[in-house]
Amino acid sequence: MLVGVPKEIKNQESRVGLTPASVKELTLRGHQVLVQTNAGTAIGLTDAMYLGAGASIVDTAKEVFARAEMIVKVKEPQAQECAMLHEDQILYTYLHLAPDPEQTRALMASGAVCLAYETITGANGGLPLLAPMSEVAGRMAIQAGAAHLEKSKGGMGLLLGGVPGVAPGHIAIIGAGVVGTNALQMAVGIGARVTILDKNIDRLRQLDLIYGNRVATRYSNAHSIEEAVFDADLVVGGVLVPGAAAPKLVTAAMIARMKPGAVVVDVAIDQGGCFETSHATTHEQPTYVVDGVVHYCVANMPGAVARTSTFALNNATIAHALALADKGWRRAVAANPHLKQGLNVCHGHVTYEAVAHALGYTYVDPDTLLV
Ligand SMILES: NC(=O)C1=CN([C@@H]2O[C@H](COP(=O)(O)OP(=O)(O)OC[C@H]3O[C@@H](n4cnc5c(N)ncnc54)[C@H](O)[C@@H]3O)[C@@H](O)[C@H]2O)C=CC1
Ligand SMILES: CC(=O)C(=O)O
Ligand SMILES: [Mg+2]
Repeated sequence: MLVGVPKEIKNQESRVGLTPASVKELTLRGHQVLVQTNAGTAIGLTDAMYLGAGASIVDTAKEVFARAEMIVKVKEPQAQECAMLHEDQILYTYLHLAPDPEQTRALMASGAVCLAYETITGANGGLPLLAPMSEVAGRMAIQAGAAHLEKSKGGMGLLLGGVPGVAPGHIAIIGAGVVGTNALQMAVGIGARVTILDKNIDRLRQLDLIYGNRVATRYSNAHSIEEAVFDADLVVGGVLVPGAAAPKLVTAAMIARMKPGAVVVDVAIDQGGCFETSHATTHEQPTYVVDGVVHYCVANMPGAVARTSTFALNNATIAHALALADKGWRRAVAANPHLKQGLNVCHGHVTYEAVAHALGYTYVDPDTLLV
């Protein structure tokens, strides 16, 4: 198969869909790979490394999109990229469609076969192609929050760990999945007081066994969220209902009653965000203030540590990339129910139920398109 890797064009995004090592896996199996020039240069993955792995380098994204049978990316395609997709071309990347009607419309219009990393399931449960970026974003959430609690960044001027004689700050983490538990690890490490909330009591039970009385676990409902949020200096939002728009668990009225200069980090922003007052921001302009509360809502947090993130992402994406290249999308998807869960848009139809529900499209069972 001819596989294409364009340079990412989202704001401050230097990750790249395939590393030279991943390219080598493909070329060793007889596939061809086209990489746009300088796709990885910003993170030290040079054109020479890609050539050494057996790729061809081309000058423009236009050429990559025109020639490749499968496009491997990181971020959801931007409007100009959607316009270059063509009928039956495979697009393998993050999509986050539920809160994004324009992108969904454009992907449907393209006729392409669009597989979303974030809805591919794993044999042991979970979302293994989302997990590595959630690990990165969860860990970053605490450092981003800590930085924005500083006076010069708009925060209340608080050191999360405190100092001898001064109490530490309070971090509330909503959602105890991959983002939440990675944020928790950093929050405990920094010396803050921590509350973590989830609806999944088994998850809270596991965390209780690990952290004991170092962390307060709370069953998540409107009451416990309110209590935690009003007392917190930093709130991290890491909830997910797979494929669906994030539930708005923290209302605008709750934000208005938070401490002045508190910070919220809405990691779930790529699914629309779990704070009612959230809207997506960029690494260039990461925050804005609502009712005295600093909002950090960067939709591609791992892009800031693009080198670490690219390697972590490739570890999780390469196996399905090889299957898609070896077998073509129909056979690869038919052979693997977990990969089938990634099919969000195919030949003009929405093939992922939560996306169809969120955006008012008729859901089409992917099995009907495999024949
Ligand atoms: N902004 C960014 O750059 C990034 C954003 N993300 C996003 O972060 C979000 C979380 O991802 P993961 O941690 O991997 O998901 P996950 O599935 O591992 O965890 C989500 C957790 O939310 C919990 N949850 C669901 N409804 C809840 C409620 N009402 N109250 C409390 N908890 C609730 C679930 O029980 C689960 O434990 C996703 O939207 C993901 O796309 C991930 C990576 C980067
Ligand atoms: C998961 C995601 O949206 C990201 O890594 O940017
Ligand atoms: Mg994102």
